[in-house]
Amino acid sequence: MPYKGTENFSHNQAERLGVLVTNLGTPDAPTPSALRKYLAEFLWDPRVVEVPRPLWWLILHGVILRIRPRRSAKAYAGVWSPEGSPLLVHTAKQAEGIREALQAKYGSNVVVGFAMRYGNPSIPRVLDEMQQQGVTKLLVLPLYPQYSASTSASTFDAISKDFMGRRWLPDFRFVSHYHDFPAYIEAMAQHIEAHWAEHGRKQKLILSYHGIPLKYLLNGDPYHCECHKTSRLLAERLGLKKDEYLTTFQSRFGREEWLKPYTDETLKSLPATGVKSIDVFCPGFSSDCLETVEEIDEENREYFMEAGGKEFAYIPCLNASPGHINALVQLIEENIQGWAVPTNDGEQLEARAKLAEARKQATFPGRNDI
Ligand SMILES: C=CC1=C(C)c2cc3[nH]c(cc4nc(cc5[nH]c(cc1n2)c(C)c5CCC(=O)O)C(CCC(=O)O)=C4C)c(C)c3C=C
Ligand SMILES: [Fe+2]
Ligand SMILES: [Fe+2]
Repeated sequence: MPYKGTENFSHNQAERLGVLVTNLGTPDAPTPSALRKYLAEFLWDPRVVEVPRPLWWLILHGVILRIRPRRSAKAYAGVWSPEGSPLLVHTAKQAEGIREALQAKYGSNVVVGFAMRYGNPSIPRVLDEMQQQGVTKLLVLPLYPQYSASTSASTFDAISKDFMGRRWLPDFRFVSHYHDFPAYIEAMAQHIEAHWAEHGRKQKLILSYHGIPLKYLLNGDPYHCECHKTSRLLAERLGLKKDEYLTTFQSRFGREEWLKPYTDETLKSLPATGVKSIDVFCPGFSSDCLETVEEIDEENREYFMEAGGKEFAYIPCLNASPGHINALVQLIEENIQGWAVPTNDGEQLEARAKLAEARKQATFPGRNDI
């Protein structure tokens, strides 16, 4: 098998440091056919659904992909904006914010791109673009603060699968989690305080995270512990007592047991215990998406109000807010320590060009610019 190379490489070209931010991915359009394509890729990932492949193929193609795309397309249509899916729009803005901040500090030899684990822009496509731009040092930052095999490790799989087909690998670093990174906790705390200053504080703060099957926790996935640690650090920073906040898990998929307490069941039961007003925030989602806008702010709001709740305030995700960008930039800087950003300034490039010219007569075919 021929490996993907860098045939047009020249020793005169700028060497760059690349930062690739990734997120889960989203369908290309809120239509059943786009949903079928997206879900077929997503739900076939063995990191996401750990069921023996032949059995899962039958269930996925025989049942799920016949029913779910239509239902999910309706839900996506309800959150779709003129610019596209919220997850894609926020992730693009985050990458832009990070790029601006890093280039202002380190110059144009820092390249910042974003890619999606499923769907577009795909990881292989963006890695190709980065290699063409001369990226020789690469930091990958999946925007999943809490590690889970179903998300962080799955992203690592996609990167390694791409690397397996590449001839020239970059120096490589990977941020597998940042659930307790001080700047991330601080960004969330300030964001929640700003919300309280404007809208007032409710009786309880619900911190709702995407769930995973309970079986994954029992098999050693640290996700559950990292969610609880994020909640504890955030609550400590906000000065909340133990009974002033709750950690819950949302977005169940399939029939097996998932991490508990479930967000929907909790919200349905809270009013009967005297908790009639709540703030809800989702620390594990770096961007608002279907799971927050539709599932939390619409569906779960309804459950709570129908059960006798009086006030439900949804606090948006950090998205591309300056506080979030600042925290992510700090996280990136912590992870590129020791990697000098190449300074291919005019003088250096000129010197290299002269050197290349002088060596043009070298006998080695092809690359005479060493
Ligand atoms: C933030 C972390 C996430 C974890 C952990 C996670 C695990 C996980 N998810 C599914 C199944 C689905 N998730 C879906 C949407 C979705 N999931 C996350 C994040 C995590 N998932 C996000 C950000 C989104 C929203 C994407 C968007 O386009 O807005 C969906 C698709 C939605 C639908 O069709 O209803 C499914 C399905 C599993 C099985 C799982 C762990 C095993
Ligand atoms: Fe999910
Ligand atoms: Fe735990």
